[in-house]
Amino acid sequence: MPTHPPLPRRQYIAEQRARALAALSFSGGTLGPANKRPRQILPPSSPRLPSNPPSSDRSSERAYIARATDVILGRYQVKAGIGFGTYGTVVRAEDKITGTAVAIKLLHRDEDLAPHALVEQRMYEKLLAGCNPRVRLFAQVLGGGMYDGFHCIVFELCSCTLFDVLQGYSGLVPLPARHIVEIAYQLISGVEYLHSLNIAHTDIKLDNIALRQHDTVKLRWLDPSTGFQEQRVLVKAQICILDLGTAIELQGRGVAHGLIGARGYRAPEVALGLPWTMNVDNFSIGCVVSELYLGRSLFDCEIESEREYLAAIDNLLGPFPEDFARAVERKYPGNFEFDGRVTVNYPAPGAQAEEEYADAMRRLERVQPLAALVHDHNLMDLIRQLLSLNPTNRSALDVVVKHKFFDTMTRLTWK
Ligand SMILES: Nc1ncnc2c1ncn2[C@@H]1O[C@H](COP(=O)(O)OP(=O)(O)OP(=O)(O)O)[C@@H](O)[C@H]1O
Repeated sequence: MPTHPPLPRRQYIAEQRARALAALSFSGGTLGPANKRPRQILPPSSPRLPSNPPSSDRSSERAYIARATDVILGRYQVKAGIGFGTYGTVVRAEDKITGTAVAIKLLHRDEDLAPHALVEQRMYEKLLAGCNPRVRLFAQVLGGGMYDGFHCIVFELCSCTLFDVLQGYSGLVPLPARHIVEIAYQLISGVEYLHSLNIAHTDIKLDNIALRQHDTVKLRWLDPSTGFQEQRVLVKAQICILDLGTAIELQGRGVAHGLIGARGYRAPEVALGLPWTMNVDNFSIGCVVSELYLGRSLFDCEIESEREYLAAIDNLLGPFPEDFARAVERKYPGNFEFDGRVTVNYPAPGAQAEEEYADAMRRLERVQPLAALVHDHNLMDLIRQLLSLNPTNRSALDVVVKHKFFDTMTRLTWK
């Protein structure tokens, strides 16, 4: 028996809303200073993938394991492993001809993954052919080839990812508000450039956005209770968008089908199994920007199903607009309930064994409406435009990039 029986869904939604409203009225119901934001750095025991291949992949020799003796493509001396993903292992290497450091992605030995390497290189070529300085917002592809049965792609070496920064792995202080503005602007500009070429990135998330440089300055101050404290602050927040391997060039009316992206950044129409357009990236950008502000993930990484994810989206950003929900119901009945307020039907009525849902219900209870957490009025407006639950109401990125949230920023160039 679960220690806390699951609350009926409607009851906990009502409770949550009441708690959120109480929080808002406590702070005067208005907007606090932008720099007063809650910070919650997740512990290093996060369940995300480490930079070394898991043993299951190693034993089958499916994944490349970095060895200091390896020279890839006859010129890149392997120095260290830096990343591991669904598609490949990423290593840091030194170009023996130029002496520069590079990052090399070695795709897992799997015939199905071969097209991934080609897509990544082809998409980057399209960006280059567009002759736009915004190509600098993407990690430069320097070459590619085969090494010991692994497809390799050679990239410029970027610094740590925004995931590392938020987790505290990078040794940096959490990003100051000024850097969040700059990062959001670059991210929106970069993805808008992709969209202008009819390409959807489809996998925007913290792990796929790296800092181009990691130049820092040391800050030292006296804390009366703990003595001298020291932390490093980024000098410049210049980003590099990674992983064009799952980018898709949209044809015709620009509509596509199928499951894409990572749960936690996935737009609701994708989770509902509906056709989607390139503005799925806008939703993912909205998640990234919110996470940078909150200093933590928007969604619990333990979420088990698309339906639970939709219920979490409902708690965070809901309610879903009624016209959208009714249109979905006509096509795929059973997703929504209409009882004064539109709610995601989770768990489905008549679901067996309520205790099976106890963990999920507790996870859902912890989700607070985003509007109660974001105390910067301009930022909340920007996020609302990006995270609109009805995709047809989601603002295009060429509009979002002109949002007043960016007015404080000196325009950046990427020449
Ligand atoms: N150019 C680069 N410079 C520095 N680090 C990089 C670079 N490219 C990738 N990485 C690191 O390697 C990790 C995995 O890379 P990437 O996302 O391209 O692989 P993937 O197999 O497609 O992963 P995913 O599971 O996200 O689809 C990144 O999160 C990042 O930490």
